[in-house]
Amino acid sequence: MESFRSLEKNTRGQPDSVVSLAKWRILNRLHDRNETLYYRVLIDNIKDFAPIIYTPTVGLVCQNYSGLFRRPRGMYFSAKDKGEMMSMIYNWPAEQVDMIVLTDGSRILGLGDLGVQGIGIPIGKLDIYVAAAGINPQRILPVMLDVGTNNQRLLEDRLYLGLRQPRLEGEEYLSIVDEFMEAVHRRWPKAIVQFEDFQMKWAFETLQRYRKRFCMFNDDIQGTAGVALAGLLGTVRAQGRPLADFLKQKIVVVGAGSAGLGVLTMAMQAASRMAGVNGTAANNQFYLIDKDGLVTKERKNLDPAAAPFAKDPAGIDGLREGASLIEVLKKVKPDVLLGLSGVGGIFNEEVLKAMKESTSNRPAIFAMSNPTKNAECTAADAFKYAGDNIVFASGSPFENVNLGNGKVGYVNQANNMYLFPGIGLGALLSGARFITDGMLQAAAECLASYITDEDIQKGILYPSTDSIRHITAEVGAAVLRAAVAEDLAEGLGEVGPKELVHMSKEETVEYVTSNMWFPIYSPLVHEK
Ligand SMILES: NC(=O)c1ccc[n+]([C@@H]2O[C@H](COP(=O)([O-])OP(=O)(O)OC[C@H]3O[C@@H](n4cnc5c(N)ncnc54)[C@H](O)[C@@H]3O)[C@@H](O)[C@H]2O)c1
Ligand SMILES: O=C(O)C[C@H](O)C(=O)O
Ligand SMILES: [Mg+2]
Repeated sequence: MESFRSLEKNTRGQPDSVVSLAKWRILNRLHDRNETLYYRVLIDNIKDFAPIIYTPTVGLVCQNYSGLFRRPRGMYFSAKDKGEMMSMIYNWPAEQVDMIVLTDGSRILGLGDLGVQGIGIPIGKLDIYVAAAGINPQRILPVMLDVGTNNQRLLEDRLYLGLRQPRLEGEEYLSIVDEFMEAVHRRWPKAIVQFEDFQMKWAFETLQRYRKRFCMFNDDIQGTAGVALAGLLGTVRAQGRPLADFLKQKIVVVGAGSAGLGVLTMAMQAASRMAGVNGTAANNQFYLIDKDGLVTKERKNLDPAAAPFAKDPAGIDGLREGASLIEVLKKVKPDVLLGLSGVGGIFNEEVLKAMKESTSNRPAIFAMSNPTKNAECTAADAFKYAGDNIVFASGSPFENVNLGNGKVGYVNQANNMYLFPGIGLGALLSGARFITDGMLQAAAECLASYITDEDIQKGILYPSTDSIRHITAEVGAAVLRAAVAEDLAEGLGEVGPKELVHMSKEETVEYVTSNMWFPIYSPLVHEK
């Protein structure tokens, strides 16, 4: 900690990227040298260190990974390993693996295709698993599926560590993922596999393909959706309205990718439950915008996942297919503007000023794209142009904003780190064979109800990351109880389905907490 603090002092005035990478190096070296100490330092300083080992610095690390590389961490399966993956999996030295985070590097944060350099993301996500969910670090496995890259700069970089070929497509691609999933399942049938940062087409396709066969989930689609839904419900409370008024919220989502569509799908499911009607009847409150503008039924090659949110142009006065963001805002005057576009700065002054004209007494702006440079706007601009009384959240952390006269504009970090550790831990302890919508809904509801009315009124939607272990225990317990309620829990180890069924809510939280690993040095000499 001393070297970390003196680095902060000695690098004052240097570019942010230089300082951030230097901080990452200090932590990475500690990670390599002394795992127990690394995780203890991480847990004790999670608020300061999450932005280094996770978003946003991890983005910079991935962009420079081949140059920063000193020693391997995790496992790489390349297209050339086809036919060998089972033996490779059996070669992994740890007896048991509980959590795997898997990527193919095709959409790393909002930074695009980074090929094998994307391994930084599974490593960072699993560090959060250890810190937040207390997964034993000897039982985690970061995985890179190297199927090539379409990033020309990397293909020409002499330091690039991955296969120098264009990405595999179609059946060739799927056969690699199939082989990996089957090998993992054979050796560790109870391991949870988290799919992370896959480009949209493969994110949806693999989720569909595996979710009923393996205990897996897609964090960008499903974890993000739960965190956003908790924030949307919190916004209704922050407006001083009853939760049922969620149905009256007009929500504009910018970005129709894996994350944006995941959010809308879950929000629509929640609205339908509240209204007691089927999904399509509730869609008139949602507006979806992508790089070609407002998505309507007239859209050519409309993606099936976007179809439920496509507007009928005849039904929305004057808003045509492809209408721009600003046109939509001026017409709709929405309660919420939520960005998952990956495009930095698109919530510009004009857009934010249009949000000031919202019909809501407390409009909400969610600039959820990562890392910081890709955020749709900064916190300072949001409060400056959209007004002091907005609710604001971003995917990467920003400092709270000083609004003058002792007033503070609160910045929430709407990041899936609030949910994925609890989803993984709850699913693991439940021993369920797959992860259902009910388990994910329980996770989102748990997070939504975590915050007190007093905090909500200040515009605080999510608890501080300082309490990430406690939040994760609660979320994990909610997921576990949902699995029990759906009769899917088979239990883990000595705690079987019968024991789980008889646990009260409090006992479940206690059970989950007692299963969390904590970094302490094991005695070298056993005392009798
Ligand atoms: N905060 C979080 O927890 C969280 C979680 C997941 C993803 N994200 C972020 O969300 C972003 C998108 O992720 P994804 O997986 O959905 O990506 P994606 O590539 O699947 O989708 C991006 C979408 O944005 C749209 N888009 C691009 N340019 C646009 C523009 N100028 N105007 C409007 N729309 C535009 C595209 O048409 C596409 O629909 C990334 O930056 C990622 O880091 C954040
Ligand atoms: O990695 C993050 O910080 C969140 C999310 O999974 C993303 O892809 O941006
Ligand atoms: Mg992600």
